[in-house]
Amino acid sequence: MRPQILFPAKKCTLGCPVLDQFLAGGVPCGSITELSGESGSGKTQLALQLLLSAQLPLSLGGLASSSLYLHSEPPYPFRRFEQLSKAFYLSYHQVFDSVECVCNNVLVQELDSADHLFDVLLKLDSMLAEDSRKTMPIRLVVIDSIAALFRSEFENTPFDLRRRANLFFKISSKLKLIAMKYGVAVLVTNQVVDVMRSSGDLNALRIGNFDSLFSSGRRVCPALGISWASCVNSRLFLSMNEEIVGNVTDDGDDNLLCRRTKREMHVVFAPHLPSSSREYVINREGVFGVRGQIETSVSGTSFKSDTSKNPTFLLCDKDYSCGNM
Ligand SMILES: Nc1ncnc2c1ncn2[C@@H]1O[C@H](COP(=O)(O)OP(=O)(O)OP(=O)(O)O)[C@@H](O)[C@H]1O
Repeated sequence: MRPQILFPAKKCTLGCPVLDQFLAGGVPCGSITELSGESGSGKTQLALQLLLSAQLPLSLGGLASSSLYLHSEPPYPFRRFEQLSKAFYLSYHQVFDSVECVCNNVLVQELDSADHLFDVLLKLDSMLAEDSRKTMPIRLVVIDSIAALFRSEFENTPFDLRRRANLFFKISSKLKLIAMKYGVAVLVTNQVVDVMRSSGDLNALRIGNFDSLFSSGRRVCPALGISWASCVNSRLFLSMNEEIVGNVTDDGDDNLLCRRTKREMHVVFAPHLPSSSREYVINREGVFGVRGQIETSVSGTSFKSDTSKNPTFLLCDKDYSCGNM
């Protein structure tokens, strides 16, 4: 039997070289990537940016494709999408005819329930079979957010938890099948829940690279528990933590301390990525990684690499100075 040669999966750029380098090229095709974080951490903003970036030609790190945005929390963030589309078009006006063309390549579908999502995926499967002949087939699917679909529909009883887990597996199997069959990148956003201190809290179980995840000073973990965690191939976590960056005055008054929100993306688990973290900022043009050191941890030992020394990052001429958003 011939040895099977495995090629690295094609990736979709996030529209920022710093974040792309952090994710070894972007969001991989053929698998499910989860982006979890508390409200306001930038999940939707990053998802919208990815929907636009997928349209870029392969030579610019895109998938030369249309993308599908399935959103479960109305209203659709139309104004933000419009703002990002304009900024995207300005950056790539030599590639696209107009900002309308850019917007038209993003298909949007609202979801009512988890069952509705499954129905949409069934239709998507047959649609993609025909789609492959088109010039801009769908190669990116974003679900924003998965937790919202399961939040109200299920009680905390053993029967409902089993029913919920079955639905997770049904949905994730279909998503993986679509991802592998058509080379689609799937990004699913997820919310976080607080981890209670009681010893019986299953949410406190360690999954992936970190003993604990913290955001806004709280210990949190991605929603939907261990059964959903086993349905995704990669998990990224977005944290927001306040840090003191200096004193406005020297009189020691705590209220006069200068603070900022430090946002970081962490690799919780991913078959192709080491445990690492990267700071990012959000502005009206999108989400951008901050140049500087990437902290990578291998078998408990931390290594630091300086991205500012990499010539690739000179392409990134946006202002990455940090500040309060
Ligand atoms: N134009 C902008 N300029 C600066 N910051 C912005 C801009 N648009 C959004 N943000 C920042 O992004 C954050 C909102 O991000 P986003 O809605 O993507 O978060 P989310 O994680 O999806 O939240 P939720 O779970 O509530 O949907 C805001 O807190 C704001 O700080």
